[in-house]
Amino acid sequence: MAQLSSDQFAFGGQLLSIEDALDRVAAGLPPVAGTESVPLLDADGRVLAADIAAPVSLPPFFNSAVDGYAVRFADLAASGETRLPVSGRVPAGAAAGATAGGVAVRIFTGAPMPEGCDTVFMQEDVRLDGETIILPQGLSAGANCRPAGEDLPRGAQALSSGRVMTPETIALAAALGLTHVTVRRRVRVAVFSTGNEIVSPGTPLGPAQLYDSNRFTMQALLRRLGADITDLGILPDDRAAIAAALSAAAGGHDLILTSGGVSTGEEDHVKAAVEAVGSLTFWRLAIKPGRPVAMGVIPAPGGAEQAAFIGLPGNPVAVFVTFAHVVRPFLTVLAGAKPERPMALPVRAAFPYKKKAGRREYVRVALRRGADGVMEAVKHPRDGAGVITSLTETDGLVELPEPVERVAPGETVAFLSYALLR
Ligand SMILES: Nc1nc2c(c(=O)[nH]1)N[C@H]1C(S)=C(S)[C@@H](COP(=O)(O)OP(=O)(O)OC[C@H]3O[C@@H](n4cnc5c(N)ncnc54)[C@H](O)[C@@H]3O)O[C@H]1N2
Ligand code: MOO
Repeated sequence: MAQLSSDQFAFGGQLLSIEDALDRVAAGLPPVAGTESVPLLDADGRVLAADIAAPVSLPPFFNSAVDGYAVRFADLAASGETRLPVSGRVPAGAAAGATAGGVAVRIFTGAPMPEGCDTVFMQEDVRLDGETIILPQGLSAGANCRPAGEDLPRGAQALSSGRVMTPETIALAAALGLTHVTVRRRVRVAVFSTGNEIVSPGTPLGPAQLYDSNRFTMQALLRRLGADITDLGILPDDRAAIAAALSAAAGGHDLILTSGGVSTGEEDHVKAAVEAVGSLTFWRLAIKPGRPVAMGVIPAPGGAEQAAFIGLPGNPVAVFVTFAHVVRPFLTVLAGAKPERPMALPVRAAFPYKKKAGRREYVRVALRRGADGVMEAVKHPRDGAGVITSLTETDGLVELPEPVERVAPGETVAFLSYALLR
């Protein structure tokens, strides 16, 4: 399980910047240790546990990139057209043969280059005159063919440990002939919602109750990150019950993730519960929405294992935003991958905005093309941290750095698509 020290998060009562929080996490958090070999298709989203060197060259042999005629460049006239007799035909998958030069060989895309040939004319660019081909001038040596190993030579590093497998990296591994790759085991995450007012979808809704959306948000996001999830349901606003459940969940999990109950009210018991059974090390981040985010370490009964703890605030939009900016990078490190900041794109703000300096704010926006064709961001009309439709009706978040106090329409702002955050 995660070997976190409580000092790792130690911080006074001030707001902690997201970068400082993540630096602390990245500095002291060892990735999960176990590895397994998985079939290539099952590797999507998993983290490579070892470097992969190319066992074969890619492409494995010198071949034509087009359907056409293979020639020896030295046979081409220095100026004007060249006439060569056509001799031989090499379809893909056939043996290449060799020429002594002075001929053009009919060849097809992916077919091996005949020994002695080094250049290919596309069939659209030539004229046939009986058994003779007329080649235009101007093609450069080596045109339209692919040398062995031009993509990756045998023995070169193809993928490095820590790389998250994707359809692109799966394509590369398959092209190298691999059937399996070695990946780190999945991060085991226990998920709770908290709150006396929260009930699971599928149960009747009583007065003053609402359906649990956060446990679904968290799990849907965790699934995309390849976590092994245990859904532990909803905990009441009761310190002893929360403490007991957290302690029990610490065995067999790397991370315990909760929502709700981390704010300052006397009905917010998560913080105290963590302190009762483990250590709570920082809990206020300079981020909006989502300032109350608790982190800590919870030992399992017996003390041999421990789990990291992250308590997200209860408001559904805060859950989404803090997951993206805190849980996601944390899980990335725990899973053995390199944390990467999602790349924000510049867009034009189509809204005015005021904020307090000192916190990083994320504004929910929809994108549209302005009259001049430039992409612009339109702020959702409702910005309450509980308004879930403000997420479903927008495309992403505009990130306003800590020092910013106002945004005027027309200014360039940093846009983070939801696609990058989940
Ligand atoms: N006096 C203060 N009050 C609040 C502060 C503050 O600093 N001082 N912070 C506000 C902010 S910001 C947020 S965010 C919330 C976070 O508080 P908690 O983490 O303690 O969250 P709860 O009070 O439990 O719930 C907040 C809100 O979210 C709803 N909720 C909770 N869980 C779920 C769930 N699983 N699915 C759907 N909705 C959920 C809950 O009913 C509340 O409406 O505190 C502010 N208050
Ligand atoms: O975390 Mo609260 O949602 O900032 O509004």
